[in-house]
This record gives sequence, C-alpha cells and structure tokens, in this order.
Amino acid sequence: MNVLKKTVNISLIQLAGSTPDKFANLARAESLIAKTMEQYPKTEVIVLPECFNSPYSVKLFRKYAEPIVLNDAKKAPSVFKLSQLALKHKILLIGGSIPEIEETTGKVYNTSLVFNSAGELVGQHRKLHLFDIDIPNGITFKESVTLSPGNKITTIDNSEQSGLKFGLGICYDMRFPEPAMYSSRVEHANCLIYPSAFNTVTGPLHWHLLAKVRSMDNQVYTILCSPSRAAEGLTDEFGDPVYRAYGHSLVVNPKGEILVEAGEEEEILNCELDGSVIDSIRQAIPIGFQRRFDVYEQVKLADE
Ligand SMILES: O=C(O)CCC(=O)C(=O)O
Repeated sequence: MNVLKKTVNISLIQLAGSTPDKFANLARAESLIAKTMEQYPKTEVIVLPECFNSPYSVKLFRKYAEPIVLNDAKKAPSVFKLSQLALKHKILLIGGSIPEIEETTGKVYNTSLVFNSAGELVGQHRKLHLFDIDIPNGITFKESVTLSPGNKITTIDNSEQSGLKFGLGICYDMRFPEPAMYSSRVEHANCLIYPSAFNTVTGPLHWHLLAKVRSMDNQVYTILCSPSRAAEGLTDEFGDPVYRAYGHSLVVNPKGEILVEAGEEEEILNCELDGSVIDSIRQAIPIGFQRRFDVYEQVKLADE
C-alpha cells in the first residue's frame, strides 16, 4: 500500500560540520533554513544532518546533551529552536540528530526529533545501532563508549499533512535492512530518512550503495543528509582530529536512481518526491508480492 498520493517538496541542508559553540551551530541551522525557504519557497519538509548541534566526538556527546523537554529554551535549547523553526516556516522538520540525556538514568543517546508545521514534536528516534567499527589503517570509532542504543524501530506518519510516511534511522542504522523493511513493508512507509555523517573511509565504499539498495529493496524513496566536510588537519580541544564527514547528501528514488546529490561543501538540495513513481515501479517489478515467505519462513515480516 502506497499512501504517497501527491508530490512532496523536500529540501536537505548539508550544514557545515558543527563547531564547539552549540549556539553558533543552532544559529547556522536557523539561517540556512531561512535561506532554504527563500530559495525554495515550495519546501514542505526539511532534513538536517546527524549531530548538527554538537561536534561528532564520543568525548563531547555528554557535554552537549540535553533532555527532550518542550518549551524550555534554557534546559533544551536545541529542542526549543527546532520546534520554533518548524512552526515559523510551517514545515515538517526532521531535525537531524542531537545528543540527548535521559535525566532519570543519566544515559546519553543519539536522537532525531521530528516537528510538524505546528511546531509539535511528532516523533523521535534513538540511534538503534551504534557506530562501533575498527578498520585497520582506516577509521576506528566507538560510539558505545558514551552512547546507549535506542530500542525501537521508528516510523512516522505525516501522510495527512505532507504525504510522507517515513522510516527514520540515524547513519549507521542504514546498514541494517530489517528496520527499513519493517517500516516500508509492515508500516507502509513511502520513504526512509537517515540524518547521517559518514566519513572519508566508509563514505566512498558504501554511502551510495546503501542508499540505492534500501530504495531498491523496498521500492521507496531514501534520503541521506550529511554535514559538509571539515577541512583537513583540524584538531579539537583534546588534540584529536576533527571528524571529517563524507558530505554527498542525496535523494534516491524508488527505482534506485539518484535524483539530487551534494558535493562536499555546505549546500542546499531540493527535489520533489512523486508517489506515482512508487506505484509504477511496484507494478513493473512486483517483488512486494513475489516474496516466497513459504520458503524463507523465518524471515517473514508480514503478509502482503
Ligand atoms: O556506517 C558507516 O560507515 C558510518 C556510520 C557513521 O558514521 C555513524 O553512524 O555516525
């Protein structure tokens, strides 16, 4: 079932990599959202990148973390700002992700917040799969040093307003086909959205492939939004190299074709998602109902 009955105008903001000043990062997001609305006034949905308000560093996530409380600019300035911006511009805002602290447990999560055009929080996703990898002579990263994983698959239904019903994941989550399939097949999402920040080692290897395969397997749109790439050789307050995101934010259609793609600099992308493309590819290549769950019973997720 495809609930995307109209076209949706969507913009992705490939924001400059976050500085150590949280309020400067929020102000940057605010001004780029305003610029997007000026340049692309038909925009109904805006997507921001992973950790857009904080440096991407396991040593710093806790310092930048805020609780998810509404209407409290002091306690949760990023949450407040995202809500205000969604309301001001009357958009569905997929607010990248921010480090979240759960006050009752002291646990820190990498969390994506979604606000509707009334500025209401309509969904949130805690990164389900933490980015713990070790590629010799490539990159070592261990989010689990400070972050805890979320425990649920997130599908957000904004079909009444924008037409979008989307599976929401954060970066490394895109490597796992099961939640994407669950959102698309069981919950009938028409789009998968991943605020992300791949790097210069795994980006060239897998970024485009992953976006295309998630779209192709599920015959839905896939949207990846990254920060722009930081200059080479910068170090942070600990003397550690500043994380260099891959860039290349993009939108892939349900056929697996890239519709728009950014380079490595700060950039705004805009495109239209068209629900009829989902219907036509599903008719032409009907893998949705050709599945043989009678043969691979154990991986059955839902009947067509
Ligand atoms: O999966 C990858 O290669 C990169 C993932 C990542 O950078 C992240 O989850 O933040």
